[in-house]
Amino acid sequence: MSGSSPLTQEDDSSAVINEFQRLHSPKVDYSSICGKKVLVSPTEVQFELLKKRLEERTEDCRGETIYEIGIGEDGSDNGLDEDEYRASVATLQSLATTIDSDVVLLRQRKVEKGLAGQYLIRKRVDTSDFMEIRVAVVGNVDAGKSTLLGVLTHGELDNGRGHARQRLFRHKHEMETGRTSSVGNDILGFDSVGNVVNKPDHGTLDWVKICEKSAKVITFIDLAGHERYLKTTVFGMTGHAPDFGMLMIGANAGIVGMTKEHLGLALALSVPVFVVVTKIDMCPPNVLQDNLKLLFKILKSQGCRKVPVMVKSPDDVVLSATNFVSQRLCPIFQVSNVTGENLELLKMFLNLLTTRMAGQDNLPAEFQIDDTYSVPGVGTVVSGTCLQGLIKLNDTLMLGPDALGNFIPIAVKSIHRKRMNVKEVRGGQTASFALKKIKRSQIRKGMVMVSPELKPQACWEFEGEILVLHHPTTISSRYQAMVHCGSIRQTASIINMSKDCLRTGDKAHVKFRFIKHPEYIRVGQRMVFREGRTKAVGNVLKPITNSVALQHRSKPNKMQGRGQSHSQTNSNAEPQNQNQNPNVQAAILKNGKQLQPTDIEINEIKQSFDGVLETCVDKRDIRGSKHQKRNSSHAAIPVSGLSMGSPLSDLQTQANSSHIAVKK
Ligand SMILES: Nc1nc2c(ncn2[C@@H]2O[C@H](COP(=O)(O)OP(=O)(O)OP(=O)(O)O)[C@@H](O)[C@H]2O)c(=O)[nH]1
Repeated sequence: MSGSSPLTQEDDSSAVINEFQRLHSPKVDYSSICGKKVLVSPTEVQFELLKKRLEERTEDCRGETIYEIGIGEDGSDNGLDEDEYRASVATLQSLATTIDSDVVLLRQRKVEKGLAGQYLIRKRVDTSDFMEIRVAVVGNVDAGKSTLLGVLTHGELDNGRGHARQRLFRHKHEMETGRTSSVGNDILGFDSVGNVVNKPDHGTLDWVKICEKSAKVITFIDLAGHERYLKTTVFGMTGHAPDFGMLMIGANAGIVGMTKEHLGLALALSVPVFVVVTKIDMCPPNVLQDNLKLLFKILKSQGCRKVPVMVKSPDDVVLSATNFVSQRLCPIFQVSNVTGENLELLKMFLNLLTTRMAGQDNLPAEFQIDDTYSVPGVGTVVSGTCLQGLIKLNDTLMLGPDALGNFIPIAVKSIHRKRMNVKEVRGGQTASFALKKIKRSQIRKGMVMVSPELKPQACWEFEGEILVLHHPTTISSRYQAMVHCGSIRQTASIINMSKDCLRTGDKAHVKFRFIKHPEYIRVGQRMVFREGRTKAVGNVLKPITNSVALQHRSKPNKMQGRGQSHSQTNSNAEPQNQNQNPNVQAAILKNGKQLQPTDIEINEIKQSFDGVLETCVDKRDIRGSKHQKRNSSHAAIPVSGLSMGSPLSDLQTQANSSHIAVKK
């Protein structure tokens, strides 16, 4: 029995009852179970407290935790003699059984005063739920990314000539060239004792079987290494919300091509990175050493400020996995996909990774859409990541923003996780939803589905703080580039900034405006602003939600027509918002489809379009879409989802007569 415990075996049952009641009070006092010997022979009360503590810890970490035996909570007085250690392990095992979990020894070592050990406690498999960890796989072309994933998920070694990667390619041209061009996905399941669930012959259809038998599923996001597909790779890193990044480096090629670019991207997005050096079977030792030296140098440099750790043994794996969340640690593995060397260490490490998004179930739900599908017999399906909260079957969420910045309520009719039918999805998990009464064309990547509690608002403009990583000359106002922020991928232009111009290495406070449609963004979101080799990274400081007004493009808004009666229009919209402006609406509807506004009405329109026309740097914003160009004499600019029947030239003339500078 632990000497530190104030309670003894003689305590009567009323004390036990009091203690149980205390357990249900909001704050439980765990001081009596802090000592290193508490597991040796706990009292009934201590056992209950230990059970409660273990339950809390496993719930916090989505079904698993690592327990230290022989170390007190303060960490000072450590080590147990052999008998005490054995008794402690037995107690841990019975504790785990009571909460329906398994215990696995990770690491046992001799310390100052005897033995200490780390044990993994993981909930037994629940066929309808599993912990999900997303790992983005990045690295230069031919680093062996697809091959490693093929080897890990199918359990068969590669032949060095592209055998293993064949199962991962999604397109014919990928099979032919051997180059990944899209965002690929594959899963690796671990059961409650850490064994790999995948079988060599599993195909994508067997995902359900893998998920049913797994307590933890690693989703690999296989990204393209070629510079040509950088936009897709950046989207994979931002839109798929990875928990971790796996940077792959070919041992013989070293840090070449896009390696640094991908590492920089992971750092910019605050995604913890571990490195896997492949092809060690075919690399001369001196070349490997030189490349590793350079890798260490880069990781330790001012820009990265990482602590590289070479993982060579199971102990290293446990140490690096348990300290990995710090983001500063960068474990490095050296593997061969052909001989299988060190692949077991990598699997063990993957088995110990924990999600970075746990414990946010009580927040209002937020789901970001990264893809849309039209499934025969099912209808429109959206896939994406639940960023926070809990989404259950039949919940109503607000879907949007559409081209006008509106959100419409939509019910979740079915939920799939990794093709498995489930009843709920929580923060940190990817899922797909079947949606009713909505066409695929009405939904785009970058839209969100959020809880009505959040009262979502879209914005055309936002303020952000950026750091320019590279630009050949200078960036000034009106500069346009692609903003990647979550699953948003849209060109935005700089309206103004805190400096006259920005050069490589400069930091500034910048106001952006989206070019095509409003978006839903949140304070603190990480963003990447890039165009070709120009790159800036930063944070969203403030979405400007009242600028939603009227900057819509020329495509009529399909969602508006259908969902208008339900749609929640931006409550902060400016008064001149044409949606609500009776003069403008009267002008639109006058003479049926013809626009024949009076002078007052022209002024109203002028006011409304002022912002758009003055700041518009993209000629297409004025001239309209391709469709309009083809039918330029009948081009129409939609207002609040209704098309003004006026020829564009008419509107331009009217605008000119109202002294608005129209760019042609
Ligand atoms: N000898 C040896 N060959 C390997 C190893 N890993 C991968 N390869 C080979 O390297 C080549 C390139 O591998 P891929 O997996 O296509 O590389 P990738 O990084 O996915 O390339 P992209 O998809 O274009 O970005 C293939 O022919 C593999 O068979 C390894 O550990 N040892």
